[in-house]
This record gives sequence, structure tokens and C-alpha cells, in this order.
Amino acid sequence: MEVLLKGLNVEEFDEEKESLLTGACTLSLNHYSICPNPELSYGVGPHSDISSITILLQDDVGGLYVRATRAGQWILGDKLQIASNDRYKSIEHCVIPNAAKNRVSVPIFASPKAGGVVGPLPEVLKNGEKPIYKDVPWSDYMKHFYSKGHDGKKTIEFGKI
Ligand SMILES: O=C(O)CCC(=O)C(=O)O
Ligand SMILES: [Fe+2]
Repeated sequence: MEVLLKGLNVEEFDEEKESLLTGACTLSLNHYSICPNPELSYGVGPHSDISSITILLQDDVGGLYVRATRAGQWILGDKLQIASNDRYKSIEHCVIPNAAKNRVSVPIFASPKAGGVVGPLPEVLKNGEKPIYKDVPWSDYMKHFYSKGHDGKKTIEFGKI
């Protein structure tokens, strides 16, 4: 995270920044059952995570498809795209089920602490750059994400000015 922040003119990953970006960690336990016709369904439809960063633990079955050329075991989320005023991009991904094996995955989401706000970092706008996003309570952003089905990268529109 510190490397990513250096690219945004943020010198120090202090307590305030930590709480704003990665103050709350949650995880999901996902089980994908064998699917006889994987081409007809999704395990999880295309979306970007709303977290800052997601770290994925998974077994050797596979099935995560990522719309990017460079992605390892971590995925950037909307919170970081918004904080960086679009310098970093959240990564769209989906899960295709497997015809022969069950799969287990454990994504760990590093997100803002409850009560936090989603918006461009002041350091990013320091040079007079126009903000693309407004300040939105993190709880509203989350509510919006969970109020609808997965829809690619549309969630981030909610934060736009
Ligand atoms: O199971 C996976 O590989 C990813 C699941 C996922 O994208 C999510 O829970 O947000
Ligand atoms: Fe995801």
C-alpha cells in the first residue's frame, strides 16, 4: 500500500490514511459447486470490488477471470481508483464455475473503517486537478453496491460528480 500511495504524493501511511484506506478487513468464504454447464452461468458475475485492495486465497481449481494484463493474488478495488482520482483503476473480474471440481476461495477485502468517506485524496488534488469523484460516505457506497446485482464497473458511477 505504501508504494501505491507514493505514486499519489502521499508521503506517509499514517494512522489516518490507514484507517481511511485499509482500516477494516473482512473476508468471504466462497464455495462454488460443480456446474455441468459452466458456459451457461457465472459463479460470480462481472464486477469490481469496492475495497481498496483484495487479496485472494484460493485452491488449485481456478476460475477467476480478470480483465487486466497484470494481476497477481491481489486486486485493486473502487476505493483506490476513487482515492487516486483515476490514476489507479479498479479491476473488473468474474468467476466461471468448473465442470469437474468444486472450488473454494477466500477473498480478504481491505476497506475503509466504518464511518469513513470515499473521495479523492487531498494530496492528489493538490496541484489544482479537477476531482472526478465527490465525497460519499463509505456506508452509502457499500449500500449502493449491495442494493443491485453485479454490473461490471458501473458501481463507481455512483461516486462521480
Ligand atoms: O472467488 C473468487 O475468486 C473471487 C470472488 C469475488 O470476486 C468476490 O467475492 O468479490
Ligand atoms: Fe470480487
